Amino acid sequence: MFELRLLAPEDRVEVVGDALDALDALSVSVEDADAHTEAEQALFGEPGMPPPREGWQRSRVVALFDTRAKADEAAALLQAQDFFEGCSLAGIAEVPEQDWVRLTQSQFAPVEITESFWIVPTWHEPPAQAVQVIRLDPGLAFGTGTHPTTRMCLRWIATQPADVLGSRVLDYGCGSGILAIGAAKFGATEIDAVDIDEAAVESTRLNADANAVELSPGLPERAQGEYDTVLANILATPLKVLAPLLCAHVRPGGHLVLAGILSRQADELKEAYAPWIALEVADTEDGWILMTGRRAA
Ligand SMILES: C[S@@+](CC[C@H](N)C(=O)[O-])C[C@H]1O[C@@H](n2cnc3c(N)ncnc32)[C@H](O)[C@@H]1O
Repeated sequence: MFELRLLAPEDRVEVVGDALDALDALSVSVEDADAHTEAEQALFGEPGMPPPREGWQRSRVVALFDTRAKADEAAALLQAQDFFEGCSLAGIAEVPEQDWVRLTQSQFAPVEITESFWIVPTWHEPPAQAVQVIRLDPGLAFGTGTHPTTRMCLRWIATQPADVLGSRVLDYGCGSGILAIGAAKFGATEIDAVDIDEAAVESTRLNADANAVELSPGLPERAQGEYDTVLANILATPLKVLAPLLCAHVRPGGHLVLAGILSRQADELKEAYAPWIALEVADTEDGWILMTGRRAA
């Protein structure tokens, strides 16, 4: 394989990408050419908010070709086009052969939640000290245990007395289903796991089967009635909008566990939930916090 590398300003990326597709590139990837420099500009916004810009000011475009001749030809043809003005050729290089499966797998090691509770990909053996294990491979849905927000929720689940987690649990925004599976491993027996993303619902179903636990995955309408514990690892903005709905699902005396919140957002979350549940910061990791609260009995 051969990589053709180009630099393109924001307004040329699309046309250059389309041209590379038309020139038989096997793949085209676009990255921020200023990443990890002073000139880097964040492009993401919270859900429901527009991104600050449509694209990076300078992009690194990398196209993969199966022969050197095709990469050379594509470079020559692109450089002859009017739309290439402002773009530049950064080089053509052979891509060394890699065992991509092994490389990807090597990036996902077992994740420790507590000394005896681990998330373990299927290509690893569980560590000797693991008493409880969730088997989970990276897939289409968020939640492999590598993110601090997921880890804090799981740590909360694993360290509560059984009567706190309870038997009826709702995982709202279930992604891979990892929190729902964790709840099942720690004694919950009636678990609804819901998400707005159909792929997450399917992923939860498959991961529940792989872990031999029973869950009811579905779209948000599946959440019905009151639960002993409601878990929601989303982001601050949707969590604020969802406050009345999530609190209504917590039974009197039950617990609410929220993640996806940055430390500086603690006060806004407390305020949004104050009419129903008094939230406190229960855990913190890498600038993220876990907020929990109990509905009055
Ligand atoms: C950060 S992931 C959390 C996944 C998993 N629960 C975990 O802890 O790792 C957030 C999930 O919430 C879902 N989500 C976002 N907004 C939602 C909403 N309003 N209602 C239900 N699910 C939502 C997303 O599709 C995504 O799968």
